[in-house]
Amino acid sequence: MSAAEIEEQARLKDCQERIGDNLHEIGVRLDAYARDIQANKNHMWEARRDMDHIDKVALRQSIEQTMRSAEVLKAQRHKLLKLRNSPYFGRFDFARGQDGKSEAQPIYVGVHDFTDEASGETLVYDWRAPVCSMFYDYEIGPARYEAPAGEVEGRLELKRQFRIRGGRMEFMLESGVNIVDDVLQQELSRSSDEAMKNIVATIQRDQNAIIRNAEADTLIIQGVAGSGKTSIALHRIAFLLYRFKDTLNSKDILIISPNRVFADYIGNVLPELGEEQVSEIGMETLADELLQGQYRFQTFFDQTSLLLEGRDEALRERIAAKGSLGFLKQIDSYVDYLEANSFKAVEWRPGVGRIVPDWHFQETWQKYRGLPISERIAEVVRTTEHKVFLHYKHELESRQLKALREAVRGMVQRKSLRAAYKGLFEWLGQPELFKPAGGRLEYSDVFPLIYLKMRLEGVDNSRQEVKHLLIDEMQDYTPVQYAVLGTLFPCRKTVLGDATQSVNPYGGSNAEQIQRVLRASAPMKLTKSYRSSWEIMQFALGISPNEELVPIERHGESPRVVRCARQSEAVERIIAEIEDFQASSHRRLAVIAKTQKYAEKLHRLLAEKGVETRLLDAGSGGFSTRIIICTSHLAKGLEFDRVIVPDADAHTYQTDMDRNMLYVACTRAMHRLTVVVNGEPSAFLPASAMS
Ligand SMILES: Nc1ncnc2c1ncn2[C@@H]1O[C@H](COP(=O)(O)OP(=O)(O)OP(=O)(O)O)[C@@H](O)[C@H]1O
Repeated sequence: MSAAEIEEQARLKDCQERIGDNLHEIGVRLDAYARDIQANKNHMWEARRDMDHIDKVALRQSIEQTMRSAEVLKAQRHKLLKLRNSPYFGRFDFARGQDGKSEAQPIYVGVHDFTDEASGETLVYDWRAPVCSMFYDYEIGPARYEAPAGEVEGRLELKRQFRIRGGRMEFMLESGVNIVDDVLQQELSRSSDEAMKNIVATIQRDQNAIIRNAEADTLIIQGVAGSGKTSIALHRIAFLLYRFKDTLNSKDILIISPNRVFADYIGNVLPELGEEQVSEIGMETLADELLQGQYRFQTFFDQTSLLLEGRDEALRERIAAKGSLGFLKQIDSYVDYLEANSFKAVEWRPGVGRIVPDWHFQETWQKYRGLPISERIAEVVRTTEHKVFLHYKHELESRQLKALREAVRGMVQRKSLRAAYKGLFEWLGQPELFKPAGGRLEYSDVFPLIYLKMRLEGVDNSRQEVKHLLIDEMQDYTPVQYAVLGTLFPCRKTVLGDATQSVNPYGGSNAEQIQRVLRASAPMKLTKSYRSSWEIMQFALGISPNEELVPIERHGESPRVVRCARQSEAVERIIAEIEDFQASSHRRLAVIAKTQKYAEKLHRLLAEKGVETRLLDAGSGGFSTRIIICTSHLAKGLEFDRVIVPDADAHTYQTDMDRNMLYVACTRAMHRLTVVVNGEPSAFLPASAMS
């Protein structure tokens, strides 16, 4: 063991002993609280007849106060128990001052901070503390960080990394030049987990800049597949909760997530980082809330399935027309048109010699623009009643009020929301763009309808309290959806995605469009891809080239393209691959098909051969099985040790949207990718892999 290792082992032991002492102290205090609570309860029971109401309330409050204090201590104990297993993962020694001549102070970085109660000494710093940004940003040499009181300059004298698990130091690395590379390589070589993990020990410099950006009102992260966008966005939430702890808590944050499988997958990261889980909601649920359950509509999953399973040109055109930035402007112009024609004011006479002029009605109507019609009418009636009283000193009788209400209603020219929405397409001269089927709206109509409702009537928004909104898979939402989200959530936002993984290519948004609608600053880019091995990423780049993407240099097996002449042969090859997986140390395998129909068929065919797999569909809410079958759409955002693409033939993968799906499927694989082709291979498969 080197001198440095001996020193660090001793430091670890000391730290753990002090954590142990603090845990003991907490235990003693918790016992005292428990005795206190029990004694007060006993007293309350025994003296219940002699106590008056005020005494009882005071005693109850005292018990509640003690219980709250005990809860705080329990949370601290939970934190310390975690820390005892793994107190920190890094150390750097920082000498303040430009000359770097002051004595360097060691800073140990962990998931939580730990200050020893007895000595008051901070033995571990929370990774989110301002000083710890240097751990991610610098190697040995000049360094600086932004402290609350201003910038601090100095020098990093030493930097070490540790892996401490179950209280034992598994390794220690002296990092000289290479920023956390060895540890990162090890992390990325691991087997996939059921849930997304925290990456605090190996956050990279460009990622750190995004996580710690506290200034941006709306931050757009545009990152290639596997670049850590989702991880980084969640770490950013943890950072903001720490940085703004007095004004922001977990209940103030909302995640718009693409589906429940994904929500379940990411659900662990914040609790791992010591924060409470935050709420999430899907776009369909939000739409249903905003439309108060009054409309039936197709889901996004249905829309994607229709696009992938059929070749309905008219459907694509309808989606494309409603997915453009121009459409948002068209709705705005239509609202102006409706407004201009929504009210035909006429004068009204509340008795002989009294006149309320038409312009009063016109002005008042304009003033209450944006309210639901019934409220707007009520406001005009109320204002008119007041005006009559002021002008003529005349209080309207209930008979007159009724007549006034009728008169105002008669002036309103407005149609129902449904009729107004249908009228939009007639006004545009394109009635064919509105095509509800069986009383169900198409998905592409849902948010334009909501936007129209917002503009004409306003919507009930029970989510005004949200202080930070996180939107993942940003490329799949239309400009109209962003306009709705922007109005509903006038708070800070983190928006992230990747254009090459769109499942809504006819109606999605790129970063520039989102930037315009949400008035955000330029997107921050992540171009390094961490998930897949270098070989898998080269294969994926052959499907969808991207000059910006830099694959991590982690090598593994080359992806295999298995060519078959018949369906039965393809099934046999898939079974062989599944058996190979079962005999391996890998934990999770996904068979990722293009369409739900084919995923279902394959699931059946495998079951007939006695191979158990779990089929995911739009209603799935997570999974813990080792082998799953799903579509690319559902696999988005997830990762697996091994992926089998079972249907990579020319007939299945033809369009640009198909290309995106194939790219998404392949980039889910961390270590091994097998592509099965039955018949003619898809032209998207890289030529080099076909030889
Ligand atoms: N700095 C890092 N240290 C360790 N692992 C990392 C780092 N950055 C990313 N990863 C890993 O890379 C994988 C991909 O991360 P994540 O899912 O957040 O990426 P993404 O950009 O959202 O991917 P996609 O868009 O393809 O779904 C995860 O396993 C994540 O833990």
